[in-house]
Amino acid sequence: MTDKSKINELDEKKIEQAHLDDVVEKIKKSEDQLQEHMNVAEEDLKVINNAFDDIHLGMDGDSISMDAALSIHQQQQMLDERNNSWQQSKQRYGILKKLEKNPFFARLDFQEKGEPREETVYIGLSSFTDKNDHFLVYDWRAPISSIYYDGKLGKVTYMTPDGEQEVNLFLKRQFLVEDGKIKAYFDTQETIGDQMLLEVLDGKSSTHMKGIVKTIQKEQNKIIRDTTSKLLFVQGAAGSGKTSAILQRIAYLLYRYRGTLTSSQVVMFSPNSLFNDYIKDVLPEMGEQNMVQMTYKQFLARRLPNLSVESLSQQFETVVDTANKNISKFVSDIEFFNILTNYSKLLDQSGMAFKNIKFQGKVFIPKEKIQEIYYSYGPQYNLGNRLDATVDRLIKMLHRKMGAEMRSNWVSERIENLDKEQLQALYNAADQEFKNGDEEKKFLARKIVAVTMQGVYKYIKHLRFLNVAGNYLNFLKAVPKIVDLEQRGITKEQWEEYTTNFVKSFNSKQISMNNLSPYLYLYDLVTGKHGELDMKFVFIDEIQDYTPFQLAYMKYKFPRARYTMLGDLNQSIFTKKNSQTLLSEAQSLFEADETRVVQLVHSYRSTKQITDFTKAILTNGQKIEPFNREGDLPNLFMADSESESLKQVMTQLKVNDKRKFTTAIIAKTLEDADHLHELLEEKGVKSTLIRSENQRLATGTIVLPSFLAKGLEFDAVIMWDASKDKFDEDEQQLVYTIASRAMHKLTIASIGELSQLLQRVPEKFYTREK
Ligand SMILES: Nc1ncnc2c1ncn2[C@@H]1O[C@H](COP(=O)(O)OP(=O)(O)OP(=O)(O)O)[C@@H](O)[C@H]1O
Repeated sequence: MTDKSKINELDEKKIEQAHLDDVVEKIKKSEDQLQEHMNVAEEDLKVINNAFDDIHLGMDGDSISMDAALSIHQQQQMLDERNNSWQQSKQRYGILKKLEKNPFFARLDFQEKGEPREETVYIGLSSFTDKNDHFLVYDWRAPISSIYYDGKLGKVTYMTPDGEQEVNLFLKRQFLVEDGKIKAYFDTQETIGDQMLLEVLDGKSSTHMKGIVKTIQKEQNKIIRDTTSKLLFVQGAAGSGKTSAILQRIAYLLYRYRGTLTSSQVVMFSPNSLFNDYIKDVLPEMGEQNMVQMTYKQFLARRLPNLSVESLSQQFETVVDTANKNISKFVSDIEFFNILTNYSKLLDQSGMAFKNIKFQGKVFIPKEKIQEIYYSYGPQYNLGNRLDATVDRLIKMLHRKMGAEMRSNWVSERIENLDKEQLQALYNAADQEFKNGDEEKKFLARKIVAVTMQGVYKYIKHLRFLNVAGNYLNFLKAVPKIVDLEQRGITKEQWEEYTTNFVKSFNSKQISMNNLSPYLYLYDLVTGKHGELDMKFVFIDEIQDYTPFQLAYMKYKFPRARYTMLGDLNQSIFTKKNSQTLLSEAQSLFEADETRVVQLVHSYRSTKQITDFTKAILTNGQKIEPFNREGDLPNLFMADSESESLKQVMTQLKVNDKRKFTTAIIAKTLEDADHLHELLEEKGVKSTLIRSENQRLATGTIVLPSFLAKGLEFDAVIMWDASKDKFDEDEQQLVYTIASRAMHKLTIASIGELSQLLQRVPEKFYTREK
């Protein structure tokens, strides 16, 4: 750089800083105004609340006058209005506080086609206008901001709600701002320059994920701003920013459809609750509310409070033999979904299973009678309204029964034995009057019968007389008659065993993941339950761990939503899929012209050395390109015994601590993690063991099992016990998932011979230490 250009740059920086200071000052003014506004609203709220109390005090006893009722209604409306306005101001205030520290991170100079003058815009976390509605900062999600992420210099286009717009872009500048001070700026030619990205990626990991607004990459921008696809399928290498991109996408959608889309109409399915906790700050930091977040299991299991569903660890540690594998494959395919859908149609004619309705321990309406009623409705009825009509009939029968019961002996006896207190409890009012004794007796009899029959009433209304498990079992038994199981590698006996196992676990109040979705799907079909029509966007992260059946079921549950599915086919640790089948199966649920597939191949999380290493683990993987960030070669510790290996791990922990790296030691199973944690404790080394997804990530060294490491990242990772035969040949993807969690340092610890899955990594990609 010549002296002259250096001086120019210094001047330029001063000018930009002066501009930034000016913007900050205006933001602060705006904050003051908002604060005043909030104070007034708070005062108003107090006044209205006091008035409320006065009205309540003015009411005599139970009665309430028309005037008072009206007044309460008006007060309530005012209260809601004020509250809303206060909430909005508070939210905006929060955003301004963030803008004040870092008002913008980019600048664009351009000329719109057909416009006489050049324009300069600044881009930040949120829009900010001055008194004259002049934009001082543009929201990163505004249409024009798109060219910051997308375009090169020169002629570029961007999408606006009215169509494509062309501009001539002269300057693209990025700022590194800290606490209101411009630390550096870069003028870039291409999309977001490497320099800025390098600065960001060199940073340390944390227990909570960070947003990436300043450095969104062109490919990621495509995902974020897609508004046309019904299915947006993103295949991305480990660390390519899939999760980051979807969180930005949610923020974008909430901005783009402000007023018609709320955060409760967006749901995200994530791999485990630990991960939910990890990402929970990203949206609020962008000034948006979090979407609905859950795991697929939570989504279903909440409907079966009395059954316990197989845990992640059980699911992960189940040994799968060939028979199990074939059955698992069969029951998780779309074909099985279709078989079940067709089977439900047969139930329209016959075969629906019911349970007896009992009263005081005796059968009151037998299941055969219910079945007769159910099938007495003609073919114009479908399963759902057939059931509704049956409920109506059963309730009528219940009413008739009530009439009969009122005259029965046990009721008369109960009335005679009522003491004063019990009587009072049954009357509507303390001084209730009756024409004569007969009327009083009738009244009491009705009350007593109603109370005792309450349970039966609920039983009917809540459809408990439907034998859901019986119906599902009948279905399982019918399967061999519907399809040729032999052709699918399943013998008659194996299927029978699968069926009996369902019954066995059901009787001990358990259900496997394989049975859970079909079980609930059948329930939905039989009860005619529609999906959640109001849900507009569904995001599914780590899609490779879902079965096609589960995807088809989700589509049924959220029929009107647009779907974004993200995953890495290299990381299928539960389904162990190794091909594109899932993608094609997911696509088969949507029209081809509504589907878009995006590939993210650059891995941003790890250094080039770590990515080269992890890439070599996969023999037949998806494309991965390392980002050019340099670091140490991964190191491999070979030990002859567990105690030696432990010592090596402790040495590495010391080195990592010195470099201020947070280390995660990842073991294959929960048992391994538990054991290692104990060993460390015995040696006086502090670490936190994460055993369940319901825990939170802690700072400092953590020890966790591989199936909980999904989606997370750490400065340093030590892979514990990567010894021979620890991992099977089909667990390549698991080993890859573990190793690819490391950002800056990867260490492999092996006892005895090294895992055959790692032996294939060329020696130039790591250093070996005894
Ligand atoms: N455009 C970007 N700018 C800055 N950082 C980025 C960008 N994209 C990704 N990153 C960083 O890369 C890391 C990995 O991102 P993320 O977790 O979103 O990837 P992923 O594809 O979901 O990974 P995995 O499938 O392995 O869980 C994160 O630290 C994220 O902040």
